[in-house]
Amino acid sequence: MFRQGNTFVDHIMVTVRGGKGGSGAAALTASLRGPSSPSGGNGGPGGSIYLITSPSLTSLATLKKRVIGGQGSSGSGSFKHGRRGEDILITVPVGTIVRETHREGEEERTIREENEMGLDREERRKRRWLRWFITHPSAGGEVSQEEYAEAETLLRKEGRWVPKVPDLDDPDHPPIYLDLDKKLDRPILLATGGLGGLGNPFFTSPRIASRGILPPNQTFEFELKILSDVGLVGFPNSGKSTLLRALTGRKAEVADYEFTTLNPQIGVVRVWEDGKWAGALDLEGGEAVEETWREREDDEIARLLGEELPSMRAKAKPSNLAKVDEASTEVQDTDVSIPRGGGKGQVERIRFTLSDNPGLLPLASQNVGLGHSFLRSIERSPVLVYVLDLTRPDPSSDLNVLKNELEEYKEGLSGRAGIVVLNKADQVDEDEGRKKIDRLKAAAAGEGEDQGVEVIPLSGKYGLGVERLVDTLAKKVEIAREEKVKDAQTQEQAKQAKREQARAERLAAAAAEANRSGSGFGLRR
Ligand SMILES: Nc1nc2c(ncn2[C@@H]2O[C@H](COP(=O)(O)OP(=O)(O)OP(=O)(O)O)[C@@H](O)[C@H]2O)c(=O)[nH]1
Ligand SMILES: [Mg+2]
Repeated sequence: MFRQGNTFVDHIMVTVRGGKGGSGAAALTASLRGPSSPSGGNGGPGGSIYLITSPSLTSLATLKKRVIGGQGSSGSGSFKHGRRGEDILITVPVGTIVRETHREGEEERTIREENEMGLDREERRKRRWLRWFITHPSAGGEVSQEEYAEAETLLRKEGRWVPKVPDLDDPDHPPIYLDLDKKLDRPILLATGGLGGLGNPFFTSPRIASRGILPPNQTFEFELKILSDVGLVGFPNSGKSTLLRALTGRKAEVADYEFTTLNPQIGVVRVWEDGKWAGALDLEGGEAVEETWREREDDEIARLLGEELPSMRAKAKPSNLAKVDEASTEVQDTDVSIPRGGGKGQVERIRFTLSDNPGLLPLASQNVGLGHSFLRSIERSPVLVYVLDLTRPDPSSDLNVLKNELEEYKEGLSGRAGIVVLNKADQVDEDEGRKKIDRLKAAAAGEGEDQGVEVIPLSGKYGLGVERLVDTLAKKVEIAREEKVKDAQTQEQAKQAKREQARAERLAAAAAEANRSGSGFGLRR
């Protein structure tokens, strides 16, 4: 379901246009007695463009850059109206934001071009009529200026003379902005198809019918924000993917080089009442989360030899684990084993999603490395976890760099991370580990808003100390969800208050009006 590889797209510009309406017909029905009478049908309207969400999509890769609604078909004789053009449905993942960035009517574009060509008023008028009207093939001779002018007046009266397409800065027609953070129950209209043209019966002159309307071009920016409860933030190679696998069992790409993860990955963590959690990877204590490529290679060789798959076999526990566990007061005894949840009769406490992200580099906020795409995807996770590599010389300065990057990208974002994971604790010896941990704790506890930051040393690879992380995450996610509900309630209350206020004002105004007019009956609800 969650794709790996290069098919992930989280940002794309799409130009959209509703289908053009079909032309009306300028048809005549011959009559034996009198002159022939106009009988042209109207053109069909153009197709519209709709938007729908799909929960199974996780990328914008399927979107086309240009989407045009189907053209309505033309009307024809004997009052036959044209068919409606085909509607187009754009399917996007939940979590997509859609912003209108450009809007231009076809008519405006033509007018602009004509201005550039330096055509005079009269010429432009003639060209416009040719654009707008069709004439009966047997009309014989040119349609007169008067006929055209009259037809134009009629269309204007009907409101069918394409009104000026409003600018994006027109306050009455602000740019479309959609935040699709929930599944849509029904499609949303993004762009309407053009009206069909009118047949000649509508016009005074039987020789004239109007063409269908060509709707404006609209450009939309589509941006996918991955919706996950928890986002992992760290430098490349700090072990984020390893941690995702340990918590969710998801086979995220893990390897000993930087930028292994190019796309955000999401896994589900299910936590039971007794603190155990379910990850499909049933690691025994000290069993390693291995590097994917090697695992695959080994499996491939084993398969060729007809052996048991190495990835299924338990791996040896490294000898220096005991030291680390002592080095950190948080990590329990050496006999730590990854609890496997999901036993029969177990009650699920919480289920949340965790996203692994591409490694962050200094200057990511200026779009260096995988910069912005990464920051965009973490922006929406209410809980963030800094993943630091304890084997690096100074994890506390690494933490500061990470924080600065988040803050540069969006103010206040760095404060969202209430958890600092010190990974690869199995690799450092006791003294070194303790020193780094203490320094980090001091640094993390220092600033006011960072109060309550939890520092958790662990080994994602060997599943040590992970239990405490799961518990902390579960608590933070619970709190974040409660706050979200509260926020929604506050917003709803504010809206309600506003509605009541508006109603009171309306009533007061009506009462004042009634007083003025001296009638007691003017008061209406
Ligand atoms: N010893 C030890 N190695 C670890 C631990 N966690 C991860 N590693 C190793 O560190 C390397 C990088 O791990 P990844 O999980 O791919 O790191 P990442 O942060 O996802 O890296 P990018 O995707 O490149 O940003 C791999 O070789 C892992 O096996 C750990 O707790 N202990
Ligand atoms: Mg990774």
